[in-house]
Amino acid sequence: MKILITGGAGYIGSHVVKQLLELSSCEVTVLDNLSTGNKATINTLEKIRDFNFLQLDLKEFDKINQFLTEEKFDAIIHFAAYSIVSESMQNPLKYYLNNTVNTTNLIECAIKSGVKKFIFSSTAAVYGDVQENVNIKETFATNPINPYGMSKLMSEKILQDASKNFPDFKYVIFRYFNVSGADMYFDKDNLCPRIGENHNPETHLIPLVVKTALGKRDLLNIYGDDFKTPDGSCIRDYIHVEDLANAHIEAINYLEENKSDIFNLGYSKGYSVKQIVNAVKDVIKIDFKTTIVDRRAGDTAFLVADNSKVVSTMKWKPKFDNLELICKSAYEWEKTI
Ligand SMILES: NC(=O)c1ccc[n+]([C@@H]2O[C@H](COP(=O)([O-])OP(=O)(O)OC[C@H]3O[C@@H](n4cnc5c(N)ncnc54)[C@H](O)[C@@H]3O)[C@@H](O)[C@H]2O)c1
Ligand SMILES: O=c1ccn([C@@H]2O[C@H](COP(=O)(O)OP(=O)(O)O[C@H]3O[C@H](CO)[C@H](O)[C@H](O)[C@H]3O)[C@@H](O)[C@H]2O)c(=O)[nH]1
Repeated sequence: MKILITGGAGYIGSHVVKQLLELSSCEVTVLDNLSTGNKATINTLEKIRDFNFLQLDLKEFDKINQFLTEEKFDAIIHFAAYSIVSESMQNPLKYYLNNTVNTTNLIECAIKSGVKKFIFSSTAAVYGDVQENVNIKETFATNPINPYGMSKLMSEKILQDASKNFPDFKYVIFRYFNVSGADMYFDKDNLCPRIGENHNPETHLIPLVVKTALGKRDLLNIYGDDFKTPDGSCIRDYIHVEDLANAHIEAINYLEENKSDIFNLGYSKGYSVKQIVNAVKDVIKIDFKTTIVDRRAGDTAFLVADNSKVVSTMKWKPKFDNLELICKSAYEWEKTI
């Protein structure tokens, strides 16, 4: 099978590439413009086994069309996007152009070139503000409160419409909750992640907490402690990147026999920002400073998945549903960069 991974030099895409290289005999091609991804990640992955890497921007419509027509992929896993909520509030068109317009072109080229399976990275941000303390099901209303979430929801709709029109073109849409942790690679008994999260600037909570613990930052800002949650800080569902990546491998098999569908990817478990800070302190036994600052624009109080659909429908079994392991792997990775 020939698989194209867009955004495979990025955080999540690289973990899926790693698993495909290690667990399958698929011919893997990564397409990435390296805007937020890293060439060093590609170099690391090349040590596992050979694959093709093409540095290209999805906005190059003619080149994308020609490339897909020539290569005739069986499946596409589409990660390439911008994904910082606050940036999308300041520069919405940047998000609609990259996440929605470029995705629409990719879908069209995929269908024209005979791709049969398309796996799409969507987000819990499509749900918007939900009632607190209720785990979110895929059937809940979608009301994004930021352009990032809307850019992904629009892509979901476009993908669904395209597939209705071309029934041989099937999709899985995954709505990720908060992806975290790093490669669970062990050298003897030591956890030594080879790849992990490396954004510049970094905006995600867990890497920022471990950077602070390592003294790379002076203190950690907690964005608001006046939310309607037990300790006042926001609650999220943190899923280990290895488990999340593995669901994509399952999705390729799933689409052999099953129809297109949408699935949440989370653990159905929420932790507050303050609980994450304490978990990192407990795991790595280093104290550091935190300060409460104003809420961040676009943040919602509570985002926790109901993952019963993916668990009951796919052969997906999470292996790292453990906050300690998430924090430990993020910390071990952060020490290497
Ligand atoms: N990280 C999370 O917690 C999270 C949560 C929900 C959804 N997602 C989604 O998952 C996907 C991957 O997220 P990530 O955290 O790995 O992000 P990332 O920024 O690390 O990876 C995105 C990759 O896509 C590439 N890219 C972006 N625009 C491109 C373009 N026009 N052409 C070619 N390559 C392009 C970047 O260079 C990068 O390598 C994104 O679609 C994101 O919206 C992430
Ligand atoms: O320095 C920080 C960074 C984050 N936070 C808080 O930590 C929580 C998690 O924030 P992240 O930036 O790590 O993640 P988000 O929940 O904002 O967003 C992530 O998960 C979303 C879905 O839940 C989207 O998919 C999005 O793409 C992805 O970045 C939020 O309450 C945020 O306010 C802080 O308090 N301090």
